[in-house]
Amino acid sequence: MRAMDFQFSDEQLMLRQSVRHFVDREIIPKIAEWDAKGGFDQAIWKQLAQLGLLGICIPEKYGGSGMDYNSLAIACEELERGDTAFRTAVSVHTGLNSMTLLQWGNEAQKEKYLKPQAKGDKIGAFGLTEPGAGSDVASMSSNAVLEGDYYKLNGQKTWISLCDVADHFIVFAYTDRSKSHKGISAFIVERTMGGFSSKAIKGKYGIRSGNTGELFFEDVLIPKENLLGEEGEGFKIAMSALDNGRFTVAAGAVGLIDACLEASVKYCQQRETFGKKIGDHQLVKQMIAKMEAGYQMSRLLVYRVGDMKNRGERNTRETSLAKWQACDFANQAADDAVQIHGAYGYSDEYPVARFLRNSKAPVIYEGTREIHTLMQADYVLGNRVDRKLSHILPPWK
Ligand SMILES: CCCCCCCC(=O)SCCNC(=O)CCNC(=O)[C@H](O)C(C)(C)COP(=O)(O)OP(=O)(O)OC[C@H]1O[C@@H](n2cnc3c(N)ncnc32)[C@H](O)[C@@H]1OP(=O)(O)O
Repeated sequence: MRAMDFQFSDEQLMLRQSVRHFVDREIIPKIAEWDAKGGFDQAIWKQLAQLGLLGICIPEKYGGSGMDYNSLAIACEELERGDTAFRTAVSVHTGLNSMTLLQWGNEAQKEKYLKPQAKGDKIGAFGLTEPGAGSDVASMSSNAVLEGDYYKLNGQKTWISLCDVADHFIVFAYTDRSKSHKGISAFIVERTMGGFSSKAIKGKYGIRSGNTGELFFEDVLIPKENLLGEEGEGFKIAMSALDNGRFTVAAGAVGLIDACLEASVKYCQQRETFGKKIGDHQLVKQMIAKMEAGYQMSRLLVYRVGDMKNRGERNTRETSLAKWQACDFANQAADDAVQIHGAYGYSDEYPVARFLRNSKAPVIYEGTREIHTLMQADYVLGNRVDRKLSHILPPWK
């Protein structure tokens, strides 16, 4: 077995430093206000673009910064240290949309959609989940019928990040229901196409500064050239997109654990009970130690997946494990961070209540904890085997 290299390059160290600096300066001071009002300042997109974060794993010839998968993980870690909503936005724009266009789009689609969004001039998103089809992707109701040079799309999507912000969406719909999951196709749908509308969901438990909501398609006419891949390849396209999306979610969870540790250590050093700093109490130490263990283990899982991706290896199994474990560790770390802060942790005075609310979404989205548990059991039991899929994993440069 080839030894794994856990050294970050100088370029990656600089990336981490610049994203961390950006988060400390531009996100952390404003996040409580954005979280309370339910939206962040859209000018932040320009800043993310200037940092190269909107095209991080996209080759330079398509307007991206041509960095590798572990650089994407570094960016996601650092963004989620600020707030889960920012990492979610980058995950969707980059992991679910841009990288899917890179892997499955033809040259004309890359030129028209990938290039401007890698530069940050346009925003891309992803429409898979429906009111009646979450984990069970193949039970979706959306339908697209070819009529001349256009597909006529009807249906509804829900829990779509960037629903009111994105310029275009990769949307999945049946083109042939008789073929089960092999009858699903993927389309690039522009916001400006007639019959398209979106509506944000109000009253979310967490990631409140992010824009999440519903998409509606009423006889939307999609030009034939906006079919992504071939007819019937939609399910595979969605699953391969999720391999990238879940990787960014796992990396973000590492950043959330880091934020929980940072806040908890600070509080342990200032708060005293029973005549000593709370960090000197054994049960508090236990929570800190668990957070550290979760942080280190999740990081190893994430960077191992990044390494596999960089080498073009199929990584569905390892990505699912990293996503499942890192998100569970982050959820537990956030719960413990609130516990360490006691009653103060239950208010907005400290960031940990927001961390706890935010930590729940990644345990649900991009494959619930239960879906990943079942996938892992099935891999071990031999019920699920990943075939080599070389055509969908091109090098990033
Ligand atoms: C605030 C809160 C916001 C909430 C946001 C919510 C929005 C989202 O989370 S978006 C995404 C959420 N959805 C998911 O994650 C979906 C979860 N479900 C799944 O992952 C799958 O449906 C799962 C695993 C349960 C079932 O898969 P299963 O039916 O076993 O399919 P499986 O047999 O593995 O694959 C079917 C085909 O796809 C192919 N395929 C599977 N995985 C991949 C992959 N990673 N890459 C390429 N092809 C793949 C297989 O090779 C197979 O091909 P063929 O039919 O030719 O043999």
